[in-house]
Amino acid sequence: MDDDDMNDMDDDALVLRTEGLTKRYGDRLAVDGVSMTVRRGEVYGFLGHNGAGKTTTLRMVLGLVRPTSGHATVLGRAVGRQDVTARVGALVEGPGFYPYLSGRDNLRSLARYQHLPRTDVERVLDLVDLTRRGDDAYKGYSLGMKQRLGVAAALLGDPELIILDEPTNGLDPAGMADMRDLVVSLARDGRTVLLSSHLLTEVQEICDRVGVIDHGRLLREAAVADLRGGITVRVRATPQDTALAVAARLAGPGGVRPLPGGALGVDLPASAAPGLTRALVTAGADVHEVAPSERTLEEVFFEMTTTPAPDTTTIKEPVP
Ligand SMILES: Nc1ncnc2c1ncn2[C@@H]1O[C@H](COP(=O)(O)OP(=O)(O)OP(=O)(O)O)[C@@H](O)[C@H]1O
Repeated sequence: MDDDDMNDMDDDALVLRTEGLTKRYGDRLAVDGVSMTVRRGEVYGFLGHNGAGKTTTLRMVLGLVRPTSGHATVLGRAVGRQDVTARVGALVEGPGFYPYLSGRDNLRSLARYQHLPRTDVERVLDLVDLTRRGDDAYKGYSLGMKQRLGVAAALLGDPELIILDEPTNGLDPAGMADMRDLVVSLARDGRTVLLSSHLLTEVQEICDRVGVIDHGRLLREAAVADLRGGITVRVRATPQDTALAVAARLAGPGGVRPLPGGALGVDLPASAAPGLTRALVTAGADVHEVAPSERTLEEVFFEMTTTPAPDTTTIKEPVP
């Protein structure tokens, strides 16, 4: 399905929809007009550099932070309502557990608070593969086990939407792999997972769709395959104005950028290169080069986003 079709999607198929979600801290715009949609049953990867605005967005979606403007609808209802909160599980801050209690007892105290039966604790321990270590004190857990216990806590009450903020942060490769398997198994059982990450391979492996956020703005929302599946065509044609106009018509203004040597990089669906050549010729341009190449998610991501500017404070004026 094309991105634009999503606006027409039945709201039942959407677990989350935000419109113009914005958060300002003083003069810092942490989140700037984010409109995103998460569909039922998918693993959605919220991708962005550190400080891009992922956590703030998730906190607004959970009703933990009040938006400056815009709004979010979760499971068809406004954020913050008790009946919605009970259907959403989240691991956003580092999990807060009693260090000297066992994993099982920590979950039991959370379950009691939520009026859930003890059987639910056993269910979630099993889901995160901690049943055997459930009676060990939390403080003795590895980082990966602590993180999995955090996911278990988020799964209490069997929520429909699970929100995980950087769930593999700080984990070793084995812990990361366990967490990825866990996320995939949650989705396989029909749950919807929204996770944030700055790890491209992770997102590429386990997510169905991605939202890319940079400096608080959602740059793109698309299926991982669609983001990667396109090609970049290197085009050299004259007059350059004509080439630019044709390329922008086919790829949209955001899909064209200048490359060294007077060439253009044009982002297109994989089958569109011949159409570009035809359109250039039809427009009267002389075509010198049309060279398509496939892109990785990593390339796409770094093309779309801007890394923080290098620190220039160490550059000194030359001494006369
Ligand atoms: N309570 C706050 N007060 C002031 N500024 C904040 C606050 N919370 C976040 N910010 C700022 O908002 C911007 C976005 O932060 P946010 O934590 O949402 O980004 P992020 O993408 O989750 O990054 P990270 O992965 O590093 O947490 C950052 O510049 C951050 O410094």
